Amino acid sequence: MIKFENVSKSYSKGSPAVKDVSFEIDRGEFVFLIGASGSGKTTLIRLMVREEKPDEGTIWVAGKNLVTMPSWKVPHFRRNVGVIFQDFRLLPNKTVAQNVAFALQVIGKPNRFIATQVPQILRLVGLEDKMDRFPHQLSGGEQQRVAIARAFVNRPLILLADEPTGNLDPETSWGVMNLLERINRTGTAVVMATHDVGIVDSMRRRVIEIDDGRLSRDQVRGVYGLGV
Ligand SMILES: Nc1ncnc2c1ncn2[C@@H]1O[C@H](COP(=O)(O)OP(=O)(O)OP(=O)(O)O)[C@@H](O)[C@H]1O
Repeated sequence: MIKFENVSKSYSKGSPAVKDVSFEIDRGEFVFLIGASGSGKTTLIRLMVREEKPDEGTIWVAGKNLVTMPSWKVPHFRRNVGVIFQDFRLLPNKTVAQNVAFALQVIGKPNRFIATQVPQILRLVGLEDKMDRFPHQLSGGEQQRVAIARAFVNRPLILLADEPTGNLDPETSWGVMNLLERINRTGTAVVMATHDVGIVDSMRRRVIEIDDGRLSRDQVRGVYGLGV
């Protein structure tokens, strides 16, 4: 589903952000991406959606070689991949329902389909009674659940989450994690960059650790620290 082969990436200034990284993530896996601030987690996620191209190596995502993919094919490829961020990134002037509907409108889905899918996905994330609110009328946890609904409404093969609980308190974070787990159980691979020790240690999923751009650990049912 996702395959990195000897991938390196430098930004214009500074030392490489990602150095000779190789790993493979299968369909339906749940993977935590951990590492110190600045270790390269966000860069890996950006490489997975062709927001960046590597300087060296090969990247395969959903059966496509992202290195050789022409730019005009990138939007269509991205339909396979939902992305959520620490800061939610909802459209402030659209309601909850409109934010989710927009994700389907831009890929040309018919209105009839949108009208059935949006309430269904908002029920899944527990926000069916708040579909007419605007983002500023929601708590942080609710905003993140809208962002998840928007990322998942198209049923992507892969969901990438860059510190999705970074702005949330522990209890709200667990609500978001339960949702990501449920989405994962539908067969969608979830890759989540996080600094949250408690979440990683209690969920015991695969852990890929990045240390100064290099893959330093790839552990099945891993924990945050190595103290076991
Ligand atoms: N657009 C950019 N231009 C130049 N350097 C960048 C850019 N984005 C990231 N970097 C550098 O690349 C390295 C990796 O950054 P990245 O954001 O991938 O780390 P991270 O592990 O996601 O960090 P954090 O946990 O703080 O979000 C850092 O040294 C960072 O300064």
